[in-house]
Order: sequence, then structure tokens, then C-alpha cells
Amino acid sequence: MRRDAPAARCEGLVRIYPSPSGEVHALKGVDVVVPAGRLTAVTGPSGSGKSSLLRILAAQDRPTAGVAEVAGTSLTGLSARRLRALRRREIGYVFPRPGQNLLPHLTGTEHLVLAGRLRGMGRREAARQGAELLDVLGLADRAGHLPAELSGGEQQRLALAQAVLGRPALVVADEPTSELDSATTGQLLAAVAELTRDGTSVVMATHDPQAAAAADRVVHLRSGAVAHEEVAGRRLAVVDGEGRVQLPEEAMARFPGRRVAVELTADGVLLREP
Ligand SMILES: Nc1ncnc2c1ncn2[C@@H]1O[C@H](COP(=O)(O)OP(=O)(O)OP(=O)(O)O)[C@@H](O)[C@H]1O
Repeated sequence: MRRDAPAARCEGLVRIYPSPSGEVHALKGVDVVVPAGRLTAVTGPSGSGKSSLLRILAAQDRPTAGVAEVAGTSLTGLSARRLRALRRREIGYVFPRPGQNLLPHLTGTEHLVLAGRLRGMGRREAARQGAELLDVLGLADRAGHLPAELSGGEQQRLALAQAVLGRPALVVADEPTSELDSATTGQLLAAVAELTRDGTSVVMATHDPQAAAAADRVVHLRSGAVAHEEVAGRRLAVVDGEGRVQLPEEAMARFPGRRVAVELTADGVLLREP
């Protein structure tokens, strides 16, 4: 994969779930770029579509409409077999609960050897890279331990090592710090920062302000659409391909009649109450 290209991107992503009480429009045309070698956080209230977006980027689900690409490959047109192969090679996934990521009867090293084998690596190479990763993530002295002998934070760092082994194009983490306290969250985020410095691309859903603050880019969802992004401390509204922008909630209050007069000025675009 070209490391200057984005690790993943999606455009006009729509996900509609059928349900007995009617359709649920979880994603309503989402455009997101996940830059390579960076941590991108996806935030937003409960039900705003974070997991729906991440499941599609992780090739675990298909969109109803729109484009999703990982490492330059469109996920939408792939057969189930090719999607599975891409997922195995190019995507690492971390679940929210430490126990969901690990098998109770495998040691740290055995988890990493298995992850490497699934990515097509030889046992010896997987063990070598696994040992390197455990060292980077501060788990070298836990290599022979079973998950039950690790703390929640250590389990999540092992899950991260497992997701990163073999350098997939994208690591997707759904609320990986949700069950960790502030100190162990800090250790996990430091581990993520170490990995992104080394070129790993991570997209992480989170409710945790500490985790969002550690990200290079924050994509904030509201009701299935991108409300705004934060890059280098600046809040940016997102204009989609059709020219739609979500106004900040504070700005919505200015337009109770839901109609605006749009004026192009020398230095921008002005929205006024008509
Ligand atoms: N399989 C499904 N079938 C029907 N509706 C679903 C399904 N999965 C999610 N939804 C609905 O889609 C919307 C978005 O859900 P999603 O899980 O993506 O939100 P979220 O931002 O990750 O929420 P949370 O922070 O609570 O995990 C919600 O209204 C949810 O109830």
C-alpha cells in the first residue's frame, strides 16, 4: 500500500437497517478520510452511527449505498471471499471489551503467533515481530501470561498488538478504552501514539474526551452525518459533495424557521435569517 494515500476513506456512505418498526437510517451520507500513520477518533452521542461506520470500514458490514475504500481498494464491489481476504490481511480490529479480543487458553506470544499466521506470516517471523511489539507496548514481561493473568489495560494492549501485527493498512478500534480507568487509558493511548509514529493508521470510536484529545483528527457524528471535524485544534464543518453542511447546534437556534438567506461575501459565505 502507498503510505502517502489515505488508509481508508468513504464517501456518501449510507447504512439503513431494516427493523420491524421501520427502517433505521444509521448513516445518511458520510464522507470521511482516515489519513495513513495517524490516529483518527470518531465521536458522537450514543446512536449517532459510530459503530455502523466502523463496522463498514472494518469490512464486517456493507453499506446500503456509497463508497468505502481501504488501502485504495473499494470494499463495495468485492465478493464475500475477497472481502474476507482483505479483512484478514489489511484490517486489524479491537473490540471494546478486553475479553472479546482474546482467547482464554492462549498466552500473549501465542495470540501474536496466531494473528501473524492468519495474516500469512511464518511462525518464526510472527513470533519475532510479536516479541518486538510486546516490547514497544510495554508487555515484554507478560509474553507468557494467559489473559486471566493480565490486567484490563494489559489485555487491551495485547489486543492492539494482535491487531497491528503484520502491518495491516488500517486498525479499527471500537471504544477500546471504555472499560479502562484514566491511568490505563493513558497507557493504551501512549501505545497507540507509539504505533502511529511507526506508520500504523488507527480509527477509533470513543466517548472518552481523553481518547479524543489524543487523536490527530476527530470526526464528530450527529444523527448519522458528520457534524464537524477537528484538525490541529480547529473545528471544521464538512461540506458534502452535494453542498450540504451540518450547522453547529448553537447556530441552529438562530434559524427557528429553518430557512436561511445565503450571501457570498469577499471572505466567505454568510447565512442570515431571511
Ligand atoms: N443491526 C441493527 N439493526 C437495526 N438497527 C441498528 C442496528 N445496528 C445499529 N442500529 C441502529 O442504528 C443507529 C446507530 O447505531 P450505532 O451502533 O452505529 O451508533 P453508535 O454511535 O455506535 O452508538 P453507541 O455509542 O451507543 O455505541 C442506532 O439508532 C441503532 O439503534
